[in-house]
Amino acid sequence: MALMREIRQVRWSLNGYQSAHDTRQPIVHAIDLTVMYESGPALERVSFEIYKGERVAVVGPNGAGKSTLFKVIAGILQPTSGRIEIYGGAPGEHICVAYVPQRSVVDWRFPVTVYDVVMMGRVGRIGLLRRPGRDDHRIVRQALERVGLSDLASRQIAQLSGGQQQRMFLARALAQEAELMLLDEPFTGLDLPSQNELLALLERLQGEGITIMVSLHDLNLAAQQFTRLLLLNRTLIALGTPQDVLNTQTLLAAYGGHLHIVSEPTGNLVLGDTCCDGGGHA
Ligand SMILES: Nc1ncnc2c1ncn2[C@@H]1O[C@H](COP(=O)(O)OP(=O)(O)OP(=O)(O)O)[C@@H](O)[C@H]1O
Repeated sequence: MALMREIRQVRWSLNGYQSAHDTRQPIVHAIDLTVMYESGPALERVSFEIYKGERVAVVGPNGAGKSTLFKVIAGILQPTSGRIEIYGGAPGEHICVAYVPQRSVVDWRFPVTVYDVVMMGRVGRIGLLRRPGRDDHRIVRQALERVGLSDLASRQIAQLSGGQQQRMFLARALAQEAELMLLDEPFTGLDLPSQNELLALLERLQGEGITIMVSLHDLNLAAQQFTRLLLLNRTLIALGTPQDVLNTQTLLAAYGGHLHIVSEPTGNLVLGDTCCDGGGHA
């Protein structure tokens, strides 16, 4: 009897697991999401769906709510109303979601090594009070190898370049075994080779089935390197392919006068975001 009960239970949880990972079910489903800070609304009635394996750029002017959106998806911040479902459940319920903050909000003088930071990705699995086991060390070494940082494992984080800092955070997300990665402005301050290195790495991770959402300001980069764009300015302005999203109407709705739009003879739009002076909503 007990054995039958156990078999039924295992079968039930397997069914639960399969339906939670149904490819037709969105990995991220935002439903009427509103976030109010004391200063006012950062997000208002935002709804959208993102599917497994997508690489989505979240774009919009300063203060559009991009970081706020990532924090809600990661479960760090509770929405004022509406909700986020990750495979139909609460953030963290079915899969691990990794949030990589902007590099500017990290105290890089903190005396830790690259290895230590990547090991922090294991804390959710091993708990704060237990020591990492052999498997945890193996996973951390593999994560460092996948981002090409094995040689810098014992280096202090203060001694990394911008591109290396970003790859270290990706290694931490890999050590977390995250299936959804939210990267907040990872390209800011990177030179072109580092940008390209990071793009190649994101493409590889996407090829492995990891879903990636990246916030960024460079609309040309977003259009060239991402399959779908989510254009935000407190409300959702548009979501779709770069061709669908980047048109004069949507860009004016998001950026107002903070954007140079030049129409080339080819019909392409050349975009320049002049918003990075702390401007606000259109
Ligand atoms: N903790 C907070 N308390 C109060 N207001 C906040 C807080 N965090 C963000 N805001 C405000 O909410 C709005 C959205 O901020 P958010 O950082 O999400 O935008 P963003 O699109 O990521 O901006 P940026 O591109 O400049 O990083 C802004 O007006 C910001 O000032």
